[in-house]
Amino acid sequence: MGEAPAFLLDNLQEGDTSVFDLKSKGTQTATVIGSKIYVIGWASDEAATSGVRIFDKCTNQWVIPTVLGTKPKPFRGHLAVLLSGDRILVVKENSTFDDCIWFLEVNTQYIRQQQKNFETQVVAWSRGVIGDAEKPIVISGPSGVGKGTLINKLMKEFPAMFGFSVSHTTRAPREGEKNGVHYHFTERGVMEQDIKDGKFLEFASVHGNLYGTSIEAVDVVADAGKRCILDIDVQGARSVRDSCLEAIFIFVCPPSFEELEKRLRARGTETEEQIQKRLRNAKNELEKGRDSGLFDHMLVNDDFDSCYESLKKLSGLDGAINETPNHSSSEMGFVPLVDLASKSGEKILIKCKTGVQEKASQNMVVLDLSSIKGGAPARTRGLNMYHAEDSIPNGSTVDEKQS
Ligand SMILES: Nc1nc2c(ncn2[C@@H]2O[C@H](COP(=O)(O)OP(=O)(O)O)[C@@H](O)[C@H]2O)c(=O)[nH]1
Ligand SMILES: Nc1ncnc2c1ncn2[C@@H]1O[C@H](COP(=O)(O)OP(=O)(O)O)[C@@H](O)[C@H]1O
Repeated sequence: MGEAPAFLLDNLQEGDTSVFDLKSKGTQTATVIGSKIYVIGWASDEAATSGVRIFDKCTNQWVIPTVLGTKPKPFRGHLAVLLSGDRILVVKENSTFDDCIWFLEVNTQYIRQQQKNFETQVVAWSRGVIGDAEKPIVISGPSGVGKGTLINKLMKEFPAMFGFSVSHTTRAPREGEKNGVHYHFTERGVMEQDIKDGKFLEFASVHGNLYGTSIEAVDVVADAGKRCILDIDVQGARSVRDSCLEAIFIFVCPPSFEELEKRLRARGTETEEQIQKRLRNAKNELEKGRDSGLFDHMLVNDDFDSCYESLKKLSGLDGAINETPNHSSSEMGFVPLVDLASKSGEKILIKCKTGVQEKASQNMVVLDLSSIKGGAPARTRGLNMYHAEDSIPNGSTVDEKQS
């Protein structure tokens, strides 16, 4: 790859973002952070590339970074705005409303952690989501305690409200288990490679098999406007606690060890050897579950119906139940052709170059980043976006309103 175009080096200062055309089609942006220039975008013949490269002004070299997170499809034109030195906001031109906001993280805590694992420079994409989804629910407990039965009942009773995070596992399917529904049944080599590539939120070796929650598994549930339920072991729960995913943690205990053994045997899905292994692990899990301080709530699954009622209460389903999905996207539904009008603190005023409305202010949109949470490798949530005229009088700017 050649040297950076001279104007990049000569003209761009720390924090600058500029737009340029490297080839006749395909606009790219260059954002300067310290001694590095982050170039985002695809030229017309570069669709197969990741769309991110970095020019290091110290070494005068281009670096192709390792790109983590769910990547956007190659896009033409966009707006890039540097946010507090650790991520670049990208607003895609001519995009659908729910796909127009992206963040390229370049120096967040997640990136710094990943930098230790990879030998190249790391960046990560995170799609911006308008609004908040309710916190996911993590359910753990020993094998045979009744987690699956409780979750199935909840999902059956409230199908529009809850969605199951379908884990990956290297264990063989049981009779009646469907690939992609109960688990993504995966070869160990494939799963290990996906873990290396940063596709998993957490993973653990449980009863001799590998289990893991992919970032995608959680995101598809939240994108459908549903609350995500994860059935994972105690090690996985610990990893989720340490991740950027804010969740509620529930541990399910059996009324006694004997009853647990009885249920495991009565289920009839494991060999004697596997039952013994699960019972040995159960002792350890019960100790960790009770004493680690990891879990927000403990449920004893003695009488099934009363345990299920308690689970519903913990999930906010006591009293009047409104069985509607909590869709997070707004009703704006426009397709912006964007231009930056101004940036003020955590509010960004975006000018839509074309619009159906007559008044100029109706083509101005405010993107409010003051409540964002989450981030790469998953989605960035809590964005707020509204027509500027909904909040400011005609003719004034975001800056004026704030002062
Ligand atoms: N860490 C982690 N544990 C998982 C995941 N999926 C399932 N598990 C746990 O793996 C254990 C074994 O699951 P499974 O083989 O389905 O057996 P069962 O729990 O007896 O029905 C259970 O404790 C699950 O909670 C995952 O994605 N990550
Ligand atoms: N409260 C309960 N009382 C008696 N049996 C139960 C109860 N809860 C679940 N079971 C039964 O115990 C077995 C194990 O439950 P399951 O949901 O598969 O456990 P897990 O997913 O935690 O491994 C199943 O056969 C289920 O029908």
